[in-house]
Amino acid sequence: MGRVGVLLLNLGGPDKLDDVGPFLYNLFSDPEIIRLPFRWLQKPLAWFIASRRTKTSQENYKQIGGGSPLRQITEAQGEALKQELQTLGEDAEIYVGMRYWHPYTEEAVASLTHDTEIEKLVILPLYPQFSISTSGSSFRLLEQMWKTDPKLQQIEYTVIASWYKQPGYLKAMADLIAQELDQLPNPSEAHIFFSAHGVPKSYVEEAGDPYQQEIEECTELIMRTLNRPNAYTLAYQSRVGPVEWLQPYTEDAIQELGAKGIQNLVVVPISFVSEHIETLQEIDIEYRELAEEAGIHNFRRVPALNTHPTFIRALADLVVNALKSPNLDLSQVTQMKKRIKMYPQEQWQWGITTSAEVWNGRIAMLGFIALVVEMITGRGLLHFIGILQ
Ligand SMILES: C=CC1=C(C)c2cc3[nH]c(cc4nc(cc5[nH]c(cc1n2)c(C)c5CCC(=O)O)C(CCC(=O)O)=C4C)c(C)c3C=C
Ligand SMILES: [Fe+2]
Repeated sequence: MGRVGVLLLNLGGPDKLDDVGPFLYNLFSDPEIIRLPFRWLQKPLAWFIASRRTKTSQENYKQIGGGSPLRQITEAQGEALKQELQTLGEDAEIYVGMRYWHPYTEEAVASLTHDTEIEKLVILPLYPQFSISTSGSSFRLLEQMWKTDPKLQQIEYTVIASWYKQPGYLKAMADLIAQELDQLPNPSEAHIFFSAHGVPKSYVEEAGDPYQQEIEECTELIMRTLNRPNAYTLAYQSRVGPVEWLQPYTEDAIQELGAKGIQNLVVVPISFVSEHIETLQEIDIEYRELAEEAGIHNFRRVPALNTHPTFIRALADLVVNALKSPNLDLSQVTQMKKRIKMYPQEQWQWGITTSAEVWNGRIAMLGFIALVVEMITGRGLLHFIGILQ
């Protein structure tokens, strides 16, 4: 009798400071993270942005002990899930596949194809809400691997696309929030501040990413499960680069709440289930400082779920239900999740049209990037691409 495999998908993070540069290069090389009109520009631009960001990012990782805790926490979640599944009568092998650092998705898939007794695989992203830039990127990678590897094609699999409505997950989140509120002298007066990871606005408005809608619905469901009278706000953190991201930005919303006289703030990270740099450094250090400057004296942060037992049980229930339900394949999920919209630039029309505007804008952007690269490095873009020596 074959066994069940569970492939946990996650983003990955640098284990030590020397890993930061190559990790950032991997991240920015992903067309689901930086969307460019020309594929050939992806790698040189990834190298350029990663090189520029490495120092600042290393400084941030230094503040949380010199590396990301993500690998260790994800492996602990996998171990706890294996045990929970065992108590539910399911003997499963757990694999961890990270998108941008070790253990890479490719490594996880290689080891699951070696374990010939795996009869059915459940693909479970550790992101409660779907985004093109997170689960979507991992699904796309797996889809390519499945298309090209006959050995993989023999493995029956199903995908869990997103799971922010799962009652156990909502209960675990509500319990953690309640615990934090109850540390305050007047719990009902505290303002609950949901801080979701941001994405560029164009992902939602042009590419049809359901992320914002799923985040908003998730926030409402958590508040309903919490069943407390507290006021709450949803804002988006971790913006990178010059383009507009989902608003309001966390830093602006904190300042506004401070200006309104809010004294007690309970911050809830909701896009992610493990502690990582954006909870430990960005929220705990940067936003805390900002809040204090804005007059918010009681700043508390709800811990990430990590191996919270109710959460692990929720993951186990997701796996068991997926095994009982009809299989969902990777291309079905991508189609289902994206309200497929044709990019204006992919639908060429002559004249003063949106597509012409998009292309003019992109060409101007390229010219600008080339100018900035040359001003900073003293070498033209063609050197970096390898056309000029
Ligand atoms: C530039 C675009 C980025 C998008 C879009 C993005 C979306 C996104 N990311 C997470 C979760 C994580 N991000 C992490 C690190 C990280 N992400 C970006 C950029 C984008 N993320 C960068 C540049 C980095 C590196 C850190 C830094 O330099 O700021 C991580 C890893 C954290 C760790 O502990 O190492 C996670 C997790 C989500 C959920 C998301 C969209 C929904
Ligand atoms: Fe990120």
